[in-house]
Amino acid sequence: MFDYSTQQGLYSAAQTRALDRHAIEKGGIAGGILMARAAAAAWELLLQRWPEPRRIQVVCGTGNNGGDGYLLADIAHKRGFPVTVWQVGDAGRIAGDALRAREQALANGVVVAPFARDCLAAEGVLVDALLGTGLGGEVRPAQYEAIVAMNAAGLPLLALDIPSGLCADSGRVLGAAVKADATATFIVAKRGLYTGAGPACCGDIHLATIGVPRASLAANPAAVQRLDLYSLLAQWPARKPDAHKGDCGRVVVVGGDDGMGGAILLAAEAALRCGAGLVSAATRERHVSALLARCPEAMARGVRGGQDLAPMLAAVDAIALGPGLGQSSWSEQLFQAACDQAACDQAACEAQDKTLVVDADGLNLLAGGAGGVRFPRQDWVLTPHPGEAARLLGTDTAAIQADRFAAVQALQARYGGVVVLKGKGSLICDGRHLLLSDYGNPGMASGGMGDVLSGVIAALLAQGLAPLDAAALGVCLHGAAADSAAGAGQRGLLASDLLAPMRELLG
Ligand SMILES: NC(=O)C1=CN([C@@H]2O[C@H](COP(=O)(O)OP(=O)(O)OC[C@H]3O[C@@H](n4cnc5c(N)ncnc54)[C@H](O)[C@@H]3O)[C@@H](O)[C@H]2O)[C@@H](O)CC1
Ligand SMILES: [K+]
Repeated sequence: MFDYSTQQGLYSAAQTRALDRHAIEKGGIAGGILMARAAAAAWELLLQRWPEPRRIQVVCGTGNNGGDGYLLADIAHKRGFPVTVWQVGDAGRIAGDALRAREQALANGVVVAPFARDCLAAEGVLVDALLGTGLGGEVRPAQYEAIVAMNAAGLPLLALDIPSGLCADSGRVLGAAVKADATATFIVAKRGLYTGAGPACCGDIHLATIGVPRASLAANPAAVQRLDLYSLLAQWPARKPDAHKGDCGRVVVVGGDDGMGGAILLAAEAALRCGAGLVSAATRERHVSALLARCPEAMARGVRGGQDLAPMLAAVDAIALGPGLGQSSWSEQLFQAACDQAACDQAACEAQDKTLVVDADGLNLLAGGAGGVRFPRQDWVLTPHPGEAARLLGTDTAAIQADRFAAVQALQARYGGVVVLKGKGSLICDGRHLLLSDYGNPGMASGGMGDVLSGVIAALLAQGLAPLDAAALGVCLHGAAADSAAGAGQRGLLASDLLAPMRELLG
């Protein structure tokens, strides 16, 4: 198993509060000092990003996020920049460090005025210090209005800690959220910044740890790890010099019903390009010659049903089940044969050397109860996109996207094994680990991407990686290859464009 403890931790709002408390009570750093450091770090980022702002407008709320904003305004004012603070909500409710920050800014001559409709001037840089990790529930009308006004202003926008209106825990928009160009986040990275609507709201994310003691971090370990492809690759030993193809694993890809021959070809080619020793494709007879013409390294067989498939699965390490599988009776037979074969070979299952990767129509068949396949089971990796995840949980896509962390955990609890919830900020869960990959880009919104991912994960399993590691590395590799391929443009990116960069990344 890879060691995930070295990956960047992502935190919930409650964990962040616990960390703050620890740093203040045990670390002896006053809350006001943390606030001053947060403001200084954000100011530095603002100047790096927009070196000559003609004006700075800071929209402040009544909590400590607003306090950060007041101190940033104070720094900007001292440096001689024209600054206005627009106060949203009743200033009489401001207390503690935030109140001291406001009083300091006022005492130093910062202009502070109540936020009003159309108050924002159309110049300079806007700073969002309205709501941070203290946001609870859907934003109230006054804050909603301020968020809409900030987004409509058309100005460069820097969010402090988290774009206002974004849920720090889930990455869900709570009614309305600021769409920032950059976000300066403090102390630790919050998990909601990296999945769901988070990435679209944050712009570039900059973490300022503001000197929180290591002991505070150690006392509050993160429950989510953000994956770094290169550190995972560094943990995967190189091939031994005398390796032969039998050492590199056997993959069977199963699918390609009528009209979907390309899906099974992509899965087979991806498995080969990611290092599987031998790859067979079990598909409709009529797809065999096209598949072999494009990819002679694969062994393609026409299968009429489950009885033809079972012998192909006897001596394999990983089965990718679902690319273009369809939902016909042929599809159901193949689905059941693959699930039965993987499960009946108990010794192989226990040794974790025969694992199913279930995707696409494999997931739809599973959701529909095809073949009476029983679960939970540990010998599979399920790779749903949000729509498939909704079918598997009997809910709708909006409910999945509202809390992707909860969704992936619910899927894993119900179906077992390793679950990959695809989409921006892909999540990977085996019941013990919760991992996030934020590689990838909107160019990946095109047919065949999922088929490639199935082949990639199957290839990594076949080469001996544990299911969680194969899923984690596979998802990162797939997204990073798409980022590399999108250098030529996101629109028109093809799934097959990922094959060459994946191979380069694997080295
Ligand atoms: N020592 C600390 O605790 C530090 C806190 N920091 C900042 O403090 C923030 C957290 O501060 P707080 O806990 O005071 O919380 P926030 O300032 O994020 O939010 C609390 C405010 O939001 C309002 N609010 C809550 N839910 C709302 C809703 N649904 N609609 C409208 N308004 C709502 C509350 O009435 C309150 O005024 C962090 O995000 C960070 O920016 C930083 O200064 C670093 C140090
Ligand atoms: K904010």
